[in-house]
Amino acid sequence: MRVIISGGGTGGHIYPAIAIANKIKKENPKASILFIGTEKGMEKDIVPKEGYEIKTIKVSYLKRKISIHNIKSAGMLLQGLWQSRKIIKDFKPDIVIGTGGFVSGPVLYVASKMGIKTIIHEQNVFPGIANKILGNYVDRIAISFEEAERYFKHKNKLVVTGNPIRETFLTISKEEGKRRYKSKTNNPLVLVVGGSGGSISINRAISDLLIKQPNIKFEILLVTGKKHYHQVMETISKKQEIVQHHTIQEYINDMPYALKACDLIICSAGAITITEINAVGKPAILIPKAYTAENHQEYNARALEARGAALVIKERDLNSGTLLTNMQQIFATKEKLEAMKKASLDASKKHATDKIYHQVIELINKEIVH
Ligand SMILES: CC(=O)N[C@H]1[C@@H](OP(=O)(O)OP(=O)(O)OC[C@H]2O[C@@H](n3ccc(=O)[nH]c3=O)[C@H](O)[C@@H]2O)O[C@H](CO)[C@@H](O)[C@@H]1O
Repeated sequence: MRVIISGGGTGGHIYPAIAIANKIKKENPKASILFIGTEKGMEKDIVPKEGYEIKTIKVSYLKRKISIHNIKSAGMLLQGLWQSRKIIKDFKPDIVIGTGGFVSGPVLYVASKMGIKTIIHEQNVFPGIANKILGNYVDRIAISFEEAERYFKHKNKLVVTGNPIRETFLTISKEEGKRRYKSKTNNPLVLVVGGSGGSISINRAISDLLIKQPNIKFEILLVTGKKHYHQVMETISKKQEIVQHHTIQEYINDMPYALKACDLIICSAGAITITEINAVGKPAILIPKAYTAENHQEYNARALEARGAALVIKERDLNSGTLLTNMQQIFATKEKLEAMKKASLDASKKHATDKIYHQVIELINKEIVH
């Protein structure tokens, strides 16, 4: 079985691709899997760390107005189409899978035009631009929410699968998580992370809180995002007590362990992060990124709030005070905490990876090999 997977830019497109690849590899140990991404996307780092080969192509996005940028982008797009064709011709895949992000556009388009089986996966209620266009060409469209159906013209291609996440989230225990993420204190461990790229507003609010109260009754594991790490450390390093009692990292490669180890997560409201939180049944404080397309992160966050699994703070209301009040509210009583954990677990949609895998097998018409 030969498979090309393309998706990238940010973690929200890359980790679902990894989850699908892991499943294919588990069921078909001899499968050959190749990723296609770009030099600039996070996939260039993440994919090899997860044990897969990646080739890169040139891609750029188009702006709405006529501009020099668009002329350059059109040139790059042609190059990207040509590079995709060459990689696909050489690799001879049975199927090409797309998980969104600009890079998946040329790869899936070329594959479909070459008559190769194709499937895309959309993580959000509001589809990204690459998937919206690709929906016209690919054989199958896997969506995570029924509400996404109306954005695709070809209803016969649609299948609702949910969001695939790495299996480790489901297989490791809290103790295993705690062994990797050892506590420095006896306080509840709070993982703070602004999605795969980090969030300036979350970093600012938590740094401010730690500067004001370094001995706060919570232990913070702050993941700043690679771009923002130095800025945060510059602000925080003036207070030694902060690094004694709390941990600050730029990025976490073993998120299943960190998420299992923590007692609460404070994060932005990306679709994959939310799926992971629910899979492990953690309470959350969600801070939707305000500028996302169609405000989809707030939509994600409000759905969990309505189920009692999360509290939501809008970015414009976020500061050290609102953050601390919400944290204290969750830990006010054991009953409250337990109810949130249960609601989070109840919101979990399972078996997405299996469902996508079955679609893949059906498309290439092979027996499932156990
Ligand atoms: C600003 C924006 O438009 N963000 C979108 C992007 O978010 P983003 O790329 O941040 O994606 P998500 O929050 O959904 O997922 C982040 C992924 O990165 C992993 N991770 C994160 C930090 C870290 O240090 N280590 C690590 O492994 C998480 O475990 C998760 O698997 O894609 C999501 C899925 O399409 C969308 O819902 C988000 O709205």
